[in-house]
Amino acid sequence: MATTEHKVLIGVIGGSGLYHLDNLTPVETVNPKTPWGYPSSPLTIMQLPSGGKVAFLARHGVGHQFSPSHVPVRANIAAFKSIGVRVILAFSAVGSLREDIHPGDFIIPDQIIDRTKGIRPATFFDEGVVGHAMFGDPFDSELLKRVAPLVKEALAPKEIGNGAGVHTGKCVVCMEGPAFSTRAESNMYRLWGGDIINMSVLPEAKLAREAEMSYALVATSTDYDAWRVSEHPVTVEEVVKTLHQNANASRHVAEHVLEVLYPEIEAGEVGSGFVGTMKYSTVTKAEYITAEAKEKLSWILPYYS
Ligand SMILES: CSC[C@H]1O[C@H](OP(=O)(O)O)[C@H](O)[C@@H]1O
Ligand SMILES: Nc1ncnc2[nH]cnc12
Repeated sequence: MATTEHKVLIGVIGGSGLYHLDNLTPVETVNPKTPWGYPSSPLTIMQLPSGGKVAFLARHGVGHQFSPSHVPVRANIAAFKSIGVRVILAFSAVGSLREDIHPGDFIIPDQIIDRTKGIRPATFFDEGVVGHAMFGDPFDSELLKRVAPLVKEALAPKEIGNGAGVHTGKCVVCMEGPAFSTRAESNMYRLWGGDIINMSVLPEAKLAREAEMSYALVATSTDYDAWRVSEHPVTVEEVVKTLHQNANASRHVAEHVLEVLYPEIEAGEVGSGFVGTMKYSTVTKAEYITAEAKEKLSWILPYYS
């Protein structure tokens, strides 16, 4: 198990273009070796202006060396859980599938359509213990209700938000990648009800649920994907350009949301709604659960230790 003397309640996952939170003060770095390997990057424990501690992790590695299909997501979630993290705030660059979601806008989605291809390890319950997590609402709805107004507040000053819109109640499509979608796929996702698209929210959100953690995605729109007939389809150049313009706003959003949420999480008002839920989602009879499975699961669920 990883150890730190600090009480760390929130984990922040930085996506493409957000490889550090240099507006906060780093106090320690931990790099736990979990039963699923090392996380994508060491966890940097950062101090908020009011004193609370959060842990930051770069999803694709600090040098962006892990493609979305090869991010060690189980290790990332287990590493956070092992140092006491209860709530994950994950940032992501997304394509827009809707005219009114402009590049530069922020989106806090509440639904997911899975278009990954089954090549990513997507569960902690694959060997020794069988469990079926409830996932109808893939994000923590209570957390979303708190995060959305805080994102709006953070972006309200013109010099920070630069007029960026904030959207809620949207559906994110998670595709496999790494190549972007064809125009036909992009149009199909629109017909399905997708509003934004990325390559990262799964299995992250699912594994957080299995680890009984609260998870929300703060997405930044970087492009219009491939569906707009009048425009060329998305390129990585376009994504990176918008991300650079937005990195400052994202750091501000992170700081504001974390500052306000920290005491609420500490008081148990937010972020503890999933604690204990996997007990009722596990179907394996106790006498069939192997010692090895228990040992592994003790990283994410204390009642297996
Ligand atoms: C760099 S374009 C595609 C890449 O960007 C998004 O990354 P993240 O979610 O980590 O911000 C998307 O999911 C893809 O992985
Ligand atoms: N158009 C797009 N498709 C998938 N992931 C993305 N990340 C940013 N833009 C994207």
